[in-house]
Amino acid sequence: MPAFTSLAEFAALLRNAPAADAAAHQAASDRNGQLTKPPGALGRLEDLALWVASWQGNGRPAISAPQVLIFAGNHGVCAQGVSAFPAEVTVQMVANFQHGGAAINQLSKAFGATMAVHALELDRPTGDFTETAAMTEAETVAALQTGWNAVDPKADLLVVGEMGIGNTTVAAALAAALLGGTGAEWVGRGTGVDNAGLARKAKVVDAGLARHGSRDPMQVLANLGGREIAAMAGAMARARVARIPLILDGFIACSAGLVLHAVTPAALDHAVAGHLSAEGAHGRLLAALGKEPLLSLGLRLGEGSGAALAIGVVKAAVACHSGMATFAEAGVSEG
Ligand SMILES: O=C(O)c1ccc[n+]([C@@H]2O[C@H](COP(=O)([O-])O)[C@@H](O)[C@H]2O)c1
Ligand SMILES: Cc1cc2nc[nH]c2cc1C
Repeated sequence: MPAFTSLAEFAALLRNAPAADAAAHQAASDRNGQLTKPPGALGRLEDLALWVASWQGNGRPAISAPQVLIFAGNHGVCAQGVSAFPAEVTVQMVANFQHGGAAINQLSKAFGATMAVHALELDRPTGDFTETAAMTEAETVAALQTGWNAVDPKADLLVVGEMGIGNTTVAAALAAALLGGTGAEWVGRGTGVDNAGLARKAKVVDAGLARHGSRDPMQVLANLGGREIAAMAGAMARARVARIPLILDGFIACSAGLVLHAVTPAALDHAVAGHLSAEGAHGRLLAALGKEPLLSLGLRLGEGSGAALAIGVVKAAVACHSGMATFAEAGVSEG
């Protein structure tokens, strides 16, 4: 039996997702206060450890099974000349992920995460949203299910990333539809379009907004689409329901998160922002989600790379929290 068979059922699952474990948060907070350091001296690492504790339901949490999931999709809107790269790069990069040759393969390995790539009907791009709906409801549900089913329920930290030539235009359209503003306010250079390409992207987004009037979040996802974006939303939602902490990646991953956030703001309570992408509007998108990025390294790669780097930060926070001695254990005088 699938967990959901319609967009409405998916949204209901999200609205009914369990809260974090308040007792585990309290236990972790109590322990944090006893560790051999001045209060607050580990800064955001302390918040991160308490956040992991509350979602894992464990006052002394561990990260031993981080999972990285990459979803790939192709976009009808590429016909409008919105990317610096041809659409066939999507399937070529999927092969590269499968052979271990992409940045995310190395980053996953560096931080001890399992990594898998799921390609979503790459030979059947979505509809061009300037002319038609990107996806039907059934196609959107199928993509959401791919993401939902890809999550390992035993994972103790999740990173969700993507590959999809043209998808910065799709992400910009989702952001504009759900947060307001014109195409020009949300588009960026993506893989590196020139000024003419940037202007084309803005026009394409405006045309999509004009064609598709619905502002219902799940309908916006279907209309403006992206199978890999829907799959990311499905995986993020599964993590929320299973109380697995999530690290958000760049502009496109956050646009998937935005759809969930627009259904109910608590949908991203289990998430931290891994990094600030160089894609221009990512900062504004993160602000709308109420998330402060952990890293800012000028990345604009996608494929979960910025979030995978942040696994290291989260692991470090948990290692300090769960492994440090207390003042009593170490015989260190308290202030
Ligand atoms: O994650 C980001 O913020 C990000 C910013 C710029 C580009 N990307 C990646 O580049 C591709 C989309 O760029 P484009 O120019 O084809 O729209 C897609 O495969 C993304 O993973 C990703
Ligand atoms: C080569 C290449 C690799 C990528 N990884 C994520 N998006 C990408 C876009 C391109 C063009």
